[in-house]
Amino acid sequence: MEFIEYPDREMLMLRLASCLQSDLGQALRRNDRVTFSVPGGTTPGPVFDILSDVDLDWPRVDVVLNDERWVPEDNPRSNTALLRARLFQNRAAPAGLIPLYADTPTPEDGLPGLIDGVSAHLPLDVVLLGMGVDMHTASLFPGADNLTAALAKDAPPLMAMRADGAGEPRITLTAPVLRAAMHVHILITGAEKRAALERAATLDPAEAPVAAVLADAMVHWAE
Ligand SMILES: O=C1O[C@H](COP(=O)(O)O)[C@@H](O)[C@H](O)[C@H]1O
Repeated sequence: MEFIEYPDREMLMLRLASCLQSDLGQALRRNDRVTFSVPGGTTPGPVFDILSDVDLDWPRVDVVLNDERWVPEDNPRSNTALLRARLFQNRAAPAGLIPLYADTPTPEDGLPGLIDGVSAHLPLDVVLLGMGVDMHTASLFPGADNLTAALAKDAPPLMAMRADGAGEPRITLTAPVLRAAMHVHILITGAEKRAALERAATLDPAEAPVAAVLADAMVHWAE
């Protein structure tokens, strides 16, 4: 794991966007299309704003969330809605969206179709992850019902997940798919998340799921 500390959040978002642009550009030089996986939640909005205006061949970039809450896009907790509002704008408007939500009552009902969609775009080229103070990343939550299966080497690319503290049911990319990416970045802010990450690095992924993706990750942090 490489840990990069920035003087403030503005610098963090600018430098991270530049790293992602460089990784995506490198992948675009090698492949016809590239797959970029991004987090939802409250932290990544500013880096999406910057990225949406960087010079990249966006029509050749397919974006997939790390995870989605099982809510429709008109729900304020929809990660897909965040993507549409903050990333699929400006120069990035023509990027492709690989959906992680279907209008079905449960994630299990929608899963087969979503797995087909994601599988066609693997391996992921560039992954940006977030992390909660409980050390979850994507929707790999401590104590989640399907956590053991989602951490296994032979996990399917996507799984449904339910956990105390997760709110609604979720769908998530699994640990082997995230780890197989060419570039893995983790974006965290604040002292509490830094302490949680340092603790996670000493724990097993069964207790601290973010530990499953730390080995080759570049962690970007500012207070
Ligand atoms: O629920 C989620 O939480 C994590 C962390 O979110 P944040 O609000 O603390 O930034 C996020 O990475 C994940 O994609 C999201 O679904």
